[in-house]
Amino acid sequence: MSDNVLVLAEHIGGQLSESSYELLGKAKELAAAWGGKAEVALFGPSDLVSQVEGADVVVSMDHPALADYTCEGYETALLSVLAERAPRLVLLSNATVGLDLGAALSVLWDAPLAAYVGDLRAEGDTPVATCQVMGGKVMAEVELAGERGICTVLAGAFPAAAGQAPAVSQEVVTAAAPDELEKLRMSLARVIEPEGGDVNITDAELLVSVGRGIDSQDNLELVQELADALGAPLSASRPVIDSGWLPKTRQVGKSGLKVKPKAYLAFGISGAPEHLEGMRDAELIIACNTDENAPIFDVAHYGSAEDLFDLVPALVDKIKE
Ligand SMILES: Cc1cc2nc3c(=O)[nH]c(=O)nc-3n(C[C@H](O)[C@H](O)[C@H](O)COP(=O)(O)OP(=O)(O)OC[C@H]3O[C@@H](n4cnc5c(N)ncnc54)[C@H](O)[C@@H]3O)c2cc1C
Repeated sequence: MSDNVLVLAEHIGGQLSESSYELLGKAKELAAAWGGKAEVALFGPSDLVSQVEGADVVVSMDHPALADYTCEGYETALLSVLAERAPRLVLLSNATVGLDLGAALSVLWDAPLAAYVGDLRAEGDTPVATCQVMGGKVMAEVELAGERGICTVLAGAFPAAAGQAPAVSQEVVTAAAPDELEKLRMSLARVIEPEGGDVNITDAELLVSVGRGIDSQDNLELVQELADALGAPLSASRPVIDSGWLPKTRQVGKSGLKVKPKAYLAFGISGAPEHLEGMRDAELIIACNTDENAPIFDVAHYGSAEDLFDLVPALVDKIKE
Protein backbone atom coordinates (compact mmCIF):
# COMPACT_ATOMS: atom_id res chain seq x y z
CA MET A 1 0.00 0.00 0.00
CA SER A 2 1.12 3.59 -0.70
CA ASP A 3 -0.03 6.90 0.80
CA ASN A 4 -1.26 8.03 -2.59
CA VAL A 5 -4.79 9.06 -3.55
CA LEU A 6 -5.94 8.06 -7.03
CA VAL A 7 -8.69 9.80 -9.01
CA LEU A 8 -10.37 8.27 -12.05
CA ALA A 9 -10.64 11.05 -14.66
CA GLU A 10 -13.88 11.26 -16.62
CA HIS A 11 -14.11 12.88 -20.04
CA ILE A 12 -16.62 13.30 -22.79
CA GLY A 13 -16.07 14.82 -26.24
CA GLY A 14 -12.36 15.30 -25.49
CA GLN A 15 -13.07 17.44 -22.41
CA LEU A 16 -12.26 16.48 -18.84
CA SER A 17 -15.29 16.79 -16.55
CA GLU A 18 -15.54 19.48 -13.87
CA SER A 19 -15.97 16.74 -11.25
CA SER A 20 -12.56 15.25 -12.14
CA TYR A 21 -10.94 18.53 -11.03
CA GLU A 22 -13.08 18.60 -7.88
CA LEU A 23 -11.84 15.11 -6.97
CA LEU A 24 -8.26 15.95 -7.85
CA GLY A 25 -8.28 19.01 -5.56
CA LYS A 26 -9.36 16.83 -2.62
CA ALA A 27 -6.87 14.10 -3.62
CA LYS A 28 -4.04 16.66 -3.43
CA GLU A 29 -5.13 17.78 0.03
CA LEU A 30 -5.37 14.22 1.42
CA ALA A 31 -2.16 13.03 -0.27
CA ALA A 32 -0.31 16.04 1.20
CA ALA A 33 -1.62 15.15 4.68
CA TRP A 34 -0.38 11.57 4.28
CA GLY A 35 2.93 12.44 2.61
CA GLY A 36 1.80 10.75 -0.64
CA LYS A 37 0.98 11.81 -4.20
CA ALA A 38 -2.18 12.76 -6.04
CA GLU A 39 -2.52 10.38 -8.99
CA VAL A 40 -4.95 10.43 -11.91
CA ALA A 41 -5.88 7.37 -13.96
CA LEU A 42 -6.68 8.59 -17.45
CA PHE A 43 -8.17 6.11 -19.91
CA GLY A 44 -8.60 6.94 -23.61
CA PRO A 45 -6.59 9.26 -25.90
CA SER A 46 -3.21 10.13 -24.34
CA ASP A 47 -3.43 13.76 -25.61
CA LEU A 48 -5.87 14.37 -22.74
CA VAL A 49 -2.88 14.30 -20.37
CA SER A 50 -2.36 18.02 -21.05
CA GLN A 51 -5.69 18.69 -19.27
CA VAL A 52 -4.47 17.15 -16.00
CA GLU A 53 -1.68 19.52 -15.01
CA GLY A 54 -2.75 19.38 -11.37
CA ALA A 55 -1.79 15.73 -10.75
CA ASP A 56 1.59 14.64 -9.34
CA VAL A 57 1.31 11.44 -11.39
CA VAL A 58 -0.83 10.72 -14.45
CA VAL A 59 -1.28 7.04 -15.30
CA SER A 60 -2.35 7.04 -18.94
CA MET A 61 -3.78 3.98 -20.70
CA ASP A 62 -4.65 4.42 -24.37
CA HIS A 63 -6.54 1.56 -25.99
CA PRO A 64 -9.39 1.54 -28.57
CA ALA A 65 -11.63 -0.30 -26.07
CA LEU A 66 -11.29 2.66 -23.68
CA ALA A 67 -12.24 5.40 -26.17
CA ASP A 68 -15.76 5.41 -24.68
CA TYR A 69 -16.81 4.44 -21.17
CA THR A 70 -18.10 0.93 -20.60
CA CYS A 71 -18.26 -0.61 -17.14
CA GLU A 72 -16.47 -3.74 -18.31
CA GLY A 73 -13.61 -1.88 -20.04
CA TYR A 74 -13.00 0.67 -17.28
CA GLU A 75 -13.28 -1.98 -14.55
CA THR A 76 -10.63 -4.10 -16.30
CA ALA A 77 -8.31 -1.13 -16.86
CA LEU A 78 -8.74 0.30 -13.36
CA LEU A 79 -8.12 -3.03 -11.63
CA SER A 80 -4.85 -3.38 -13.50
CA VAL A 81 -3.80 0.18 -12.51
CA LEU A 82 -4.76 -0.43 -8.87
CA ALA A 83 -2.74 -3.66 -8.77
CA GLU A 84 0.28 -1.65 -9.94
CA ARG A 85 -0.17 1.60 -7.95
CA ALA A 86 -1.87 0.30 -4.74
CA PRO A 87 -3.23 3.70 -3.61
CA ARG A 88 -4.55 4.29 -0.07
CA LEU A 89 -7.77 5.78 -1.45
CA VAL A 90 -9.60 5.88 -4.81
CA LEU A 91 -11.96 8.77 -5.60
CA LEU A 92 -14.74 8.34 -8.17
CA SER A 93 -17.62 10.62 -9.12
CA ASN A 94 -20.96 9.80 -7.52
CA ALA A 95 -22.48 9.98 -11.02
CA THR A 96 -23.10 7.49 -13.81
CA VAL A 97 -19.49 6.26 -14.07
CA GLY A 98 -18.61 6.22 -10.36
CA LEU A 99 -21.89 4.63 -9.26
CA ASP A 100 -21.45 2.02 -11.96
CA LEU A 101 -17.84 1.20 -11.05
CA GLY A 102 -17.71 1.82 -7.30
CA ALA A 103 -19.64 -1.22 -6.11
CA ALA A 104 -17.94 -3.56 -8.60
CA LEU A 105 -14.49 -2.32 -7.57
CA SER A 106 -15.34 -2.65 -3.89
CA VAL A 107 -15.87 -6.38 -4.41
CA LEU A 108 -13.11 -7.04 -6.95
CA TRP A 109 -10.42 -4.91 -5.24
CA ASP A 110 -11.61 -5.96 -1.78
CA ALA A 111 -11.95 -2.43 -0.37
CA PRO A 112 -14.67 -0.66 1.65
CA LEU A 113 -16.83 1.80 -0.32
CA ALA A 114 -18.35 5.07 0.94
CA ALA A 115 -20.99 6.40 -1.51
CA TYR A 116 -22.85 9.76 -1.72
CA VAL A 117 -19.84 11.47 -0.09
CA GLY A 118 -20.34 15.19 0.50
CA ASP A 119 -17.28 15.76 2.67
CA LEU A 120 -14.00 13.97 3.22
CA ARG A 121 -11.10 14.51 5.61
CA ALA A 122 -8.04 12.74 6.99
CA GLU A 123 -8.01 11.76 10.66
CA GLY A 124 -4.47 10.53 11.12
CA ASP A 125 -4.03 7.78 8.55
CA THR A 126 -7.76 7.20 8.19
CA PRO A 127 -10.08 8.81 5.61
CA VAL A 128 -13.36 9.92 7.19
CA ALA A 129 -16.27 10.51 4.80
CA THR A 130 -19.58 12.27 5.43
CA CYS A 131 -22.21 10.49 3.35
CA GLN A 132 -25.78 11.39 2.49
CA VAL A 133 -28.32 8.74 3.47
CA MET A 134 -32.06 8.60 2.64
CA GLY A 135 -31.88 11.26 -0.04
CA GLY A 136 -29.85 13.59 2.17
CA LYS A 137 -32.26 13.63 5.14
CA VAL A 138 -29.65 11.88 7.29
CA MET A 139 -25.86 12.23 7.21
CA ALA A 140 -23.54 9.37 8.20
CA GLU A 141 -19.88 9.72 9.12
CA VAL A 142 -17.90 6.72 7.86
CA GLU A 143 -14.31 5.71 8.64
CA LEU A 144 -12.55 3.79 5.91
CA ALA A 145 -10.25 1.76 8.13
CA GLY A 146 -7.74 -0.69 6.71
CA GLU A 147 -5.23 -0.47 3.92
CA ARG A 148 -7.43 0.91 1.14
CA GLY A 149 -10.80 2.40 0.40
CA ILE A 150 -13.05 3.87 -2.28
CA CYS A 151 -15.27 6.97 -2.17
CA THR A 152 -17.84 8.07 -4.72
CA VAL A 153 -18.11 11.84 -4.27
CA LEU A 154 -21.12 14.05 -5.02
CA ALA A 155 -20.68 16.67 -7.76
CA GLY A 156 -19.97 20.13 -6.37
CA ALA A 157 -18.79 18.80 -2.98
CA PHE A 158 -15.32 20.36 -3.42
CA PRO A 159 -14.06 23.34 -5.43
CA ALA A 160 -12.49 22.54 -8.81
CA ALA A 161 -9.85 25.30 -8.60
CA ALA A 162 -7.39 23.30 -6.45
CA GLY A 163 -7.48 20.44 -8.96
CA GLN A 164 -6.85 22.80 -11.85
CA ALA A 165 -3.77 24.41 -10.26
CA PRO A 166 -0.62 22.91 -11.86
CA ALA A 167 1.46 20.49 -9.76
CA VAL A 168 5.03 21.51 -8.88
CA SER A 169 6.27 18.61 -10.99
CA GLN A 170 4.51 15.86 -12.84
CA GLU A 171 5.33 12.29 -13.82
CA VAL A 172 3.42 10.70 -16.70
CA VAL A 173 3.31 6.90 -16.61
CA THR A 174 2.14 4.97 -19.67
CA ALA A 175 0.35 1.88 -18.39
CA ALA A 176 0.27 -1.30 -20.46
CA ALA A 177 -3.26 -2.28 -21.50
CA PRO A 178 -4.29 -5.66 -20.04
CA ASP A 179 -4.96 -8.46 -22.57
CA GLU A 180 -8.55 -8.74 -21.29
CA LEU A 181 -9.38 -5.48 -23.10
CA GLU A 182 -9.20 -7.47 -26.37
CA LYS A 183 -12.04 -9.74 -25.24
CA LEU A 184 -14.65 -7.34 -23.88
CA ARG A 185 -18.29 -8.33 -24.32
CA MET A 186 -19.56 -4.76 -23.96
CA SER A 187 -19.17 -1.78 -26.31
CA LEU A 188 -20.92 1.56 -26.71
CA ALA A 189 -23.54 1.32 -29.47
CA ARG A 190 -24.52 5.00 -29.66
CA VAL A 191 -25.04 8.13 -27.61
CA ILE A 192 -28.62 9.42 -27.62
CA GLU A 193 -28.67 13.21 -27.33
CA PRO A 194 -31.75 14.86 -25.76
CA GLU A 195 -34.26 16.25 -28.25
CA GLY A 196 -33.64 19.86 -29.25
CA GLY A 197 -36.16 22.55 -30.07
CA ASP A 198 -37.12 23.49 -26.52
CA VAL A 199 -35.65 26.28 -24.35
CA ASN A 200 -32.10 25.76 -23.11
CA ILE A 201 -32.44 25.99 -19.33
CA THR A 202 -28.64 25.95 -18.89
CA ASP A 203 -28.48 29.45 -20.49
CA ALA A 204 -31.16 30.99 -18.22
CA GLU A 205 -30.15 33.58 -15.62
CA LEU A 206 -33.36 32.96 -13.67
CA LEU A 207 -35.20 29.65 -13.34
CA VAL A 208 -38.54 28.83 -11.77
CA SER A 209 -38.41 25.15 -10.90
CA VAL A 210 -41.16 22.86 -9.74
CA GLY A 211 -41.29 19.45 -8.09
CA ARG A 212 -43.74 16.74 -7.09
CA GLY A 213 -45.30 19.14 -4.60
CA ILE A 214 -47.24 20.63 -7.55
CA ASP A 215 -49.35 17.47 -7.43
CA SER A 216 -50.87 17.46 -10.94
CA GLN A 217 -50.27 18.65 -14.49
CA ASP A 218 -53.23 21.01 -14.27
CA ASN A 219 -51.57 22.85 -11.37
CA LEU A 220 -48.49 23.62 -13.50
CA GLU A 221 -50.41 26.59 -14.90
CA LEU A 222 -49.92 28.29 -11.55
CA VAL A 223 -46.08 28.18 -11.61
CA GLN A 224 -46.05 28.86 -15.36
CA GLU A 225 -47.83 32.12 -14.60
CA LEU A 226 -45.10 33.06 -12.12
CA ALA A 227 -42.38 32.09 -14.59
CA ASP A 228 -44.02 34.22 -17.31
CA ALA A 229 -44.36 37.18 -14.93
CA LEU A 230 -40.61 36.92 -14.15
CA GLY A 231 -39.63 36.21 -17.78
CA ALA A 232 -38.01 32.92 -16.73
CA PRO A 233 -38.29 29.42 -18.18
CA LEU A 234 -39.90 26.67 -16.15
CA SER A 235 -37.68 23.76 -15.11
CA ALA A 236 -38.47 20.75 -12.92
CA SER A 237 -37.36 17.82 -10.83
CA ARG A 238 -37.43 14.34 -12.31
CA PRO A 239 -40.87 13.17 -11.11
CA VAL A 240 -42.49 16.04 -13.04
CA ILE A 241 -40.61 14.99 -16.20
CA ASP A 242 -41.22 11.26 -15.68
CA SER A 243 -44.95 12.03 -15.37
CA GLY A 244 -44.76 13.62 -18.84
CA TRP A 245 -45.88 17.05 -17.56
CA LEU A 246 -42.83 18.84 -19.02
CA PRO A 247 -40.27 17.75 -21.67
CA LYS A 248 -37.00 16.06 -20.66
CA THR A 249 -35.08 19.20 -21.73
CA ARG A 250 -36.46 20.93 -18.60
CA GLN A 251 -35.10 18.40 -16.10
CA VAL A 252 -32.54 19.63 -13.57
CA GLY A 253 -30.22 17.12 -11.91
CA LYS A 254 -28.01 14.11 -12.26
CA SER A 255 -29.91 12.53 -15.14
CA GLY A 256 -31.03 15.93 -16.45
CA LEU A 257 -29.10 19.15 -16.90
CA LYS A 258 -26.71 21.03 -14.64
CA VAL A 259 -27.77 24.67 -14.31
CA LYS A 260 -25.98 27.67 -12.84
CA PRO A 261 -28.45 30.59 -13.00
CA LYS A 262 -28.13 33.82 -11.02
CA ALA A 263 -31.28 32.76 -9.15
CA TYR A 264 -33.08 29.41 -8.81
CA LEU A 265 -36.59 29.35 -7.35
CA ALA A 266 -37.62 25.86 -6.19
CA PHE A 267 -41.28 25.10 -5.43
CA GLY A 268 -42.29 21.74 -3.93
CA ILE A 269 -38.85 20.17 -4.48
CA SER A 270 -37.43 18.10 -1.59
CA GLY A 271 -33.75 18.48 -2.52
CA ALA A 272 -32.68 14.89 -3.17
CA PRO A 273 -28.93 14.55 -3.89
CA GLU A 274 -29.63 13.83 -7.56
CA HIS A 275 -31.53 17.12 -7.86
CA LEU A 276 -29.02 19.17 -5.84
CA GLU A 277 -26.26 17.91 -8.13
CA GLY A 278 -27.84 19.88 -10.95
CA MET A 279 -28.52 23.22 -9.24
CA ARG A 280 -26.42 23.70 -6.10
CA ASP A 281 -24.02 26.03 -7.96
CA ALA A 282 -26.78 28.62 -8.60
CA GLU A 283 -25.71 32.00 -7.18
CA LEU A 284 -28.95 32.40 -5.24
CA ILE A 285 -31.35 29.62 -4.25
CA ILE A 286 -34.82 30.35 -2.90
CA ALA A 287 -36.92 27.37 -1.85
CA CYS A 288 -40.55 26.88 -0.89
CA ASN A 289 -41.41 23.61 0.83
CA THR A 290 -44.01 22.86 3.52
CA ASP A 291 -41.56 20.46 5.18
CA GLU A 292 -39.17 22.60 7.24
CA ASN A 293 -36.70 19.69 7.37
CA ALA A 294 -36.54 19.19 3.60
CA PRO A 295 -32.88 18.95 2.46
CA ILE A 296 -33.42 21.71 -0.11
CA PHE A 297 -33.19 24.14 2.82
CA ASP A 298 -29.58 22.98 3.44
CA VAL A 299 -28.52 24.62 0.18
CA ALA A 300 -31.12 27.43 -0.03
CA HIS A 301 -30.08 31.01 0.79
CA TYR A 302 -33.71 31.94 1.51
CA GLY A 303 -36.60 29.63 2.30
CA SER A 304 -40.31 29.58 2.98
CA ALA A 305 -42.34 26.78 4.58
CA GLU A 306 -45.56 28.25 3.14
CA ASP A 307 -47.84 26.13 0.97
CA LEU A 308 -46.82 26.80 -2.64
CA PHE A 309 -50.50 27.07 -3.58
CA ASP A 310 -50.69 30.15 -1.31
CA LEU A 311 -47.24 31.61 -2.00
CA VAL A 312 -47.12 31.42 -5.81
CA PRO A 313 -50.38 33.35 -6.50
CA ALA A 314 -49.34 35.94 -3.88
CA LEU A 315 -45.98 36.40 -5.67
CA VAL A 316 -47.70 36.74 -9.05
CA ASP A 317 -50.02 39.40 -7.61
CA LYS A 318 -47.04 41.29 -6.13
CA ILE A 319 -45.12 41.22 -9.42
CA LYS A 320 -48.16 42.46 -11.35
CA GLU A 321 -48.78 45.35 -8.93
C1 LIG B 1 -29.85 7.51 -10.83
C2 LIG B 1 -30.86 8.58 -10.44
C3 LIG B 1 -30.90 9.75 -11.15
C4 LIG B 1 -31.80 10.76 -10.77
N1 LIG B 1 -31.78 11.93 -11.47
C5 LIG B 1 -32.56 12.94 -11.04
C6 LIG B 1 -32.50 14.22 -11.70
O1 LIG B 1 -31.79 14.43 -12.69
N2 LIG B 1 -33.28 15.21 -11.21
C7 LIG B 1 -34.12 15.05 -10.13
O2 LIG B 1 -34.80 16.00 -9.75
N3 LIG B 1 -34.20 13.84 -9.53
C8 LIG B 1 -33.46 12.79 -9.97
N4 LIG B 1 -33.58 11.59 -9.36
C9 LIG B 1 -34.69 11.38 -8.41
C10 LIG B 1 -34.39 11.89 -7.02
O3 LIG B 1 -33.79 10.87 -6.26
C11 LIG B 1 -35.71 12.31 -6.31
O4 LIG B 1 -36.60 11.21 -6.30
C12 LIG B 1 -36.39 13.51 -6.95
O5 LIG B 1 -35.47 14.57 -7.13
C13 LIG B 1 -37.53 13.97 -6.06
O6 LIG B 1 -38.23 14.98 -6.71
P1 LIG B 1 -39.11 16.01 -5.91
O7 LIG B 1 -38.24 16.76 -4.95
O8 LIG B 1 -39.88 16.80 -6.91
O9 LIG B 1 -40.16 15.06 -5.15
P2 LIG B 1 -40.28 14.67 -3.63
O10 LIG B 1 -39.02 14.15 -3.10
O11 LIG B 1 -41.50 13.81 -3.54
O12 LIG B 1 -40.54 16.05 -2.89
C14 LIG B 1 -41.71 16.81 -3.03
C15 LIG B 1 -41.59 17.92 -2.00
O13 LIG B 1 -42.68 18.81 -2.14
C16 LIG B 1 -43.05 19.27 -0.84
N5 LIG B 1 -44.43 19.73 -0.94
C17 LIG B 1 -45.53 18.94 -1.08
N6 LIG B 1 -46.63 19.72 -1.19
C18 LIG B 1 -46.21 21.01 -1.11
C19 LIG B 1 -46.87 22.26 -1.16
N7 LIG B 1 -48.20 22.33 -1.33
N8 LIG B 1 -46.14 23.39 -1.04
C20 LIG B 1 -44.79 23.33 -0.88
N9 LIG B 1 -44.10 22.17 -0.81
C21 LIG B 1 -44.80 21.02 -0.95
C22 LIG B 1 -42.85 18.08 0.06
O14 LIG B 1 -42.64 18.49 1.40
C23 LIG B 1 -41.62 17.42 -0.55
O15 LIG B 1 -40.42 17.81 0.11
C24 LIG B 1 -32.70 10.57 -9.70
C25 LIG B 1 -32.66 9.36 -9.00
C26 LIG B 1 -31.75 8.38 -9.35
C27 LIG B 1 -31.72 7.12 -8.55
